[in-house]
Amino acid sequence: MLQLDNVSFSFAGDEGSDRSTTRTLSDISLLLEPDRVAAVMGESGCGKSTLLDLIYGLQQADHGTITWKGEELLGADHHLVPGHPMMKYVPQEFDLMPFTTVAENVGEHLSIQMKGREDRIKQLLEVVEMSTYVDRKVKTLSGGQKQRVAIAKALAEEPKLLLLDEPFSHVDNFRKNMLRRRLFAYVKEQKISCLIATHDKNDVLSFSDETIVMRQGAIIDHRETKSLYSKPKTIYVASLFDDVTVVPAGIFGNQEELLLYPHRLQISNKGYKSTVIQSYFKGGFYLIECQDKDQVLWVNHGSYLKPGETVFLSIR
Ligand SMILES: Nc1ncnc2c1ncn2[C@@H]1O[C@H](COP(=O)(O)OP(=O)(O)OP(=O)(O)O)[C@@H](O)[C@H]1O
Repeated sequence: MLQLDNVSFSFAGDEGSDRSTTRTLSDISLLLEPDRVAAVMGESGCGKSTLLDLIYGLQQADHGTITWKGEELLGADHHLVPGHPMMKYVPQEFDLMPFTTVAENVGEHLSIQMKGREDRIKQLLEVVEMSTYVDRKVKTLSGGQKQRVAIAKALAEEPKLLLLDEPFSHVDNFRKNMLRRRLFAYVKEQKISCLIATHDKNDVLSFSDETIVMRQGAIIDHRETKSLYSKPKTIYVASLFDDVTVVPAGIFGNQEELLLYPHRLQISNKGYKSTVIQSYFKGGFYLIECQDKDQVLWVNHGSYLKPGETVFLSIR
């Protein structure tokens, strides 16, 4: 179990010695139960990577404690080499040895005498779909391929806690879905706890048991993913997943303000009258932007609608 208690952190000011007055992370407390996958979401600059850096020991907290199964994980002031044997981190700028092969990178920390070493490397390269590149020098790989090697390398030593920072940001869409399915299946099978900083709702909705939302260095919500997605408390949280219509009380006979994703509204023969502003092709449907005075509404619809057209909206 990973536990953070009242952790705060500020980067040192430009002058060097004094800590800046603005906190990068303030009063972070969280609990991650064993074998759980938790996503950390939030706008750019809210502190997601810094949080992972702190947990891994790349930075030193100003206040608070970080523990794993009750044992304190000490920060950067206490060791030269960050990390802990049970924990692996794949940061955004992953660290590989460019002039050695994919297999050598994945097996870098595995003992040469280890029984089944080759099989282990092979198995991990299958998880990240890099088996055919086993003997390729890392410097000849694309960014997405390197990212997959970095993930395999992190898994090699059987971590109990895996920290991933935007793990699929360099991977093309074609592979991303398969890679996500394989990686999270492996993580669950091996009972690895996982904390993943991401902007991508696809990492969150299908694969994260729980979601932590950060804003300006603080955690503003932390719940089971399904609950957080379907009952967002603020427009900030809802907007991390999709376009969102803020529906004031009364518009659809609702007693209080509602936050609705586009799939919750429909175009019908009667309802709230508004005008089409724009239709955006989304593949299997169109996202229609509608407006009535100051009220903007987002609705999914099966076909293109012309700007200026009058439509009536109701809740599905
Ligand atoms: N080395 C540093 N020195 C000073 N400030 C930093 C440093 N690294 C990050 N910051 C600042 O700390 C804040 C948090 O940065 P962080 O990288 O943790 O955000 P993030 O949520 O991971 O962003 P993104 O989603 O864009 O990766 C930002 O305001 C950033 O500018």
